Amino acid sequence: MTKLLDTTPGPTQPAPAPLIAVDRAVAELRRGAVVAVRAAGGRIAYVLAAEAATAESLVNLTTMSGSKPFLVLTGRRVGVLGLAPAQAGMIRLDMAAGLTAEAAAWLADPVVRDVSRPDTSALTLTALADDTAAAASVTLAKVARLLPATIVAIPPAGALLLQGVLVVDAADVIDHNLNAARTLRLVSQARVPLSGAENARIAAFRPADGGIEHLAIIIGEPDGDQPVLTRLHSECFTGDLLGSLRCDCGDQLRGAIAEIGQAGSGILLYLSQEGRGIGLVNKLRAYELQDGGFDTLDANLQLGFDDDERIYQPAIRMLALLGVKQVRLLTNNPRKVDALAAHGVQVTERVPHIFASNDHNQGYLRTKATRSGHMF
Ligand SMILES: Nc1nc2c(ncn2[C@@H]2O[C@H](COP(=O)(O)OP(=O)(O)OP(=O)(O)O)[C@@H](O)[C@H]2O)c(=O)[nH]1
Ligand SMILES: [Zn+2]
Repeated sequence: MTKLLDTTPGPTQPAPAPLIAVDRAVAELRRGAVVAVRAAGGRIAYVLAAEAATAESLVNLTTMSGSKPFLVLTGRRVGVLGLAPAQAGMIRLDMAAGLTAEAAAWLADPVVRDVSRPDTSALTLTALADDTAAAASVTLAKVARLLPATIVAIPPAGALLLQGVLVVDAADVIDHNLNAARTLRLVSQARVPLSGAENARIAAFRPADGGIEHLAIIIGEPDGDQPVLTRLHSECFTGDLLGSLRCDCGDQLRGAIAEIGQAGSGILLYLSQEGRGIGLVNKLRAYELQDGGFDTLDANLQLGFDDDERIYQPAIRMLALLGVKQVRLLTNNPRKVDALAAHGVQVTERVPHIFASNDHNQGYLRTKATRSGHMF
């Protein structure tokens, strides 16, 4: 029998510069400041998060760049606005009369109420190559858990970079989530007896970018030579903590702990990927859209996101650090099975993880079954 996680926390490794740069840019963007995104050729784009822009910050952006700001939205958002067919990638929207903060808010945010519809006939749309600074700026907004929409201004060629503006490389933004997952390391673990699984430990894995830890709940003494009963659980503040009836997460979390406890051993990975990776604030926006009639997948698309923005590298990395090579996976989601298999973790069995529905989550569960391929 190979005992899992038979290691002590290692020394802190210095964070690689690209991770630090993106983390700092995220903080700037979230508080409404301008950051500079640099494309491979060296061209800079000055960027504001659309949801944090004000009339004042737009004027500031125009002055800094000496050029006219434009909006960048995802191809999905442009599709739901009916401005062009839905498509992958990012779209630049130029407004003939000049972009205003109100127009940006209306175009970027389907939940915004207090601004009137701008004249969309005056918009020019251009698809952006993925490696451009403008396209990468939307990925940066996603990393910041903001709406996937930015306001961008590109200074004339040869203009000097303004002092005091934080610069981040587009390639580092695009690779950020994968890079951060690669740096996860065990930082602490402790025994935490849980109701239904008294013999439990919680281990925390921290990425080097300063981001939030992912957790592993290790129950009993799983044998690394055998398939380990495993659950990948994405964080759901509303369901896990508050007992929200809109989803099945709370039941699934406590149900998995009880089932693993009864089986004697196994692991629950508690992944900080709230709202299928869009973050809590955007999930609340998605809920508001669902109250207006959209289902859980279309609400994501209305906001400009993909239906599921999660990546599985954090889970893969944690399983590797824990010493798990084979799993019996507690899930109804075929994407989880495929993702683990694609990254070399053998799923010897899928164990269904179904709980009774209630009046509030029936539609949500039906959509998962009919549109996401969940096996209920
Ligand atoms: N964007 C969005 N996220 C939601 C919604 N309802 C629940 N979530 C999130 O969806 C995630 C659910 O994740 P999981 O428990 O891993 O569930 P799953 O992907 O359906 O797969 P299994 O439960 O394993 O079958 C959590 O991060 C929730 O916060 C919603 O309406 N919109
Ligand atoms: Zn939930």
